Amino acid sequence: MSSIRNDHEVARDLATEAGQQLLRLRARQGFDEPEVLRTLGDRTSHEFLFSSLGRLRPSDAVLSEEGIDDKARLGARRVWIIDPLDGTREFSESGRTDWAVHVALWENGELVAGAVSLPAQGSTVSTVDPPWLPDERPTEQRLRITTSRTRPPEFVQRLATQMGAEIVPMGSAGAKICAVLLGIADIYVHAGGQYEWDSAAPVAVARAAGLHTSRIDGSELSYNRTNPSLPDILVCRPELSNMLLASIRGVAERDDADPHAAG
Ligand SMILES: Nc1ncnc2c1ncn2[C@@H]1O[C@H](COP(=O)(O)O)[C@@H](OP(=O)(O)O)[C@H]1O
Ligand SMILES: [Mg+2]
Repeated sequence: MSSIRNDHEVARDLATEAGQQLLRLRARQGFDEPEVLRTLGDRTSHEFLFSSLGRLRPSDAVLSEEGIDDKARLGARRVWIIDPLDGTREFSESGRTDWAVHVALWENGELVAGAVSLPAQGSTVSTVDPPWLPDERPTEQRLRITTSRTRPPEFVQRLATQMGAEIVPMGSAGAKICAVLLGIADIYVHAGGQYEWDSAAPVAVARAAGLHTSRIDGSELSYNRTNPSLPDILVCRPELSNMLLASIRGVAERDDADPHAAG
């Protein structure tokens, strides 16, 4: 294999290789001690990605969920934003395939490359060749909203009821955004807490594929900020974005007017 790889290929290859290491770790370790498996998974993948980026892209900064946040990144031109194991909880549960490895590159204010590997599903999506969005979705089909299986935003059930939509609970932000990319769901919505590494890589691929990506108030998702908190997100097929942003505003306003409306 050629050692000269562009940034898209580096993201794809590192996310894929880290995923292979995580699959081997899972097979070796088993599921009897989930907490040990989670800790080993986070650490193994972080160390592989951090050392590989140091070797392949020595001048670049790295922001990792599992690393020390070196604020030198704020003055850097290029920052790799990585989540070595997204969906850590699901990784430690036998039979689950909704966990991922995220590798993104931010350069001069923009996400410019990204890859999400879904090792237990045998696939990697990346900006090397972003997936083609499935054709216009059949209008008779119910909308499918994917959201956290363990921490869904409190308004999602009301949003789904209002739109006659089905909820598809799933672990990992990366796995959920891939579900939208691959036509398994139409919408991913989250609120209540998240960080830049949870969304940078899948958002890079989603944007390259033509999906809508924003905060739930419609404002831009921006990365490499002083505080890496990025607590809410909406990813959906582009033709749904205006309707969804209005609907989310509607259910949120009802919350403000009636604090007992939640749940
Ligand atoms: N309320 C919250 N506060 C902080 N992080 C949250 C969160 N809800 C979800 N996340 C993070 O977002 C990722 C996807 O969550 P979920 O599977 O619930 O959809 C997880 O990343 P990690 O698995 O990398 O920790 C999780 O930690
Ligand atoms: Mg994560």
